[in-house]
Amino acid sequence: MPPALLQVSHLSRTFGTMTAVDDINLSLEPGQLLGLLGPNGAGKSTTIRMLAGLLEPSSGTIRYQEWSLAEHPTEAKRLFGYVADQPLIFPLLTGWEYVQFVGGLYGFSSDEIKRKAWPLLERFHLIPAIHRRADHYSHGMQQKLALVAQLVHEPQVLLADEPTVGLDPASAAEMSHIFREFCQAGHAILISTHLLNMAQELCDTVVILSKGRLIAEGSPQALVDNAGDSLQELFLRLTREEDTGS
Ligand SMILES: Nc1ncnc2c1ncn2[C@@H]1O[C@H](COP(=O)(O)OP(=O)(O)OP(=O)(O)O)[C@@H](O)[C@H]1O
Repeated sequence: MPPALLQVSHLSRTFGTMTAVDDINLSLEPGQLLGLLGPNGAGKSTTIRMLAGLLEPSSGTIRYQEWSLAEHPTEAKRLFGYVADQPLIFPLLTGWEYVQFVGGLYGFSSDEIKRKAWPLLERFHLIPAIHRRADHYSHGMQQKLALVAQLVHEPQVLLADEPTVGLDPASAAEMSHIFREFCQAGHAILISTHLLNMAQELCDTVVILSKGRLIAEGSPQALVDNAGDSLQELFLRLTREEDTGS
């Protein structure tokens, strides 16, 4: 069997005496769209930052296909794209220069970048602004630009931290379509979100974190069927139980 696109084993991260992520196991297969849910401070961003190689784990391993992120960072980093919750945009570049810059880092020619990026920019209605400085974009426009730039190299795995925050409803719907198409093409996506309805509709698998620990995992439908609750009720009940220790 080919290795999972992403395999996370016993991942933990402490900050001083506080454990932000506590012994998490995850895997992503081709076509899978996984939603990371959890209340504020549950450890979602810390997990994603470790998966993106921006934060070193205290323990555990992260593998992209056959490549360990710790041991073969260059090979592993070629296989994923990362969209941060605060878009990572270079302020003095125009939107188009930014997309070209990121695509160029992965070795694509200007023509290839245009062929891959332009249709996505059109779908997000970014073409009229594409030659304006990206730091003059709204938050939502920056978020869409950051996503397009990360899709140019067609990563095996896309990591996106709260990708729909700040997007208008039409853009959020378009992003969901793009995510679905990307997964249908055999890639995988891990997103964090507070939008339980969106997670229920969009994700094949959801993982609920609380206080750094994985407290539930499964398809949204299976979780709901087993619990006899809506995803929202289940989420509230499980995270409340964690808070009260019951
Ligand atoms: N650099 C850091 N130094 C110290 N503590 C940190 C650091 N980064 C995160 N934490 C702590 O780790 C815990 C998890 O934070 P994290 O940002 O991963 O949560 P989250 O689930 O993404 O929350 P939110 O939904 O509010 O974005 C929190 O208690 C946070 O204060």
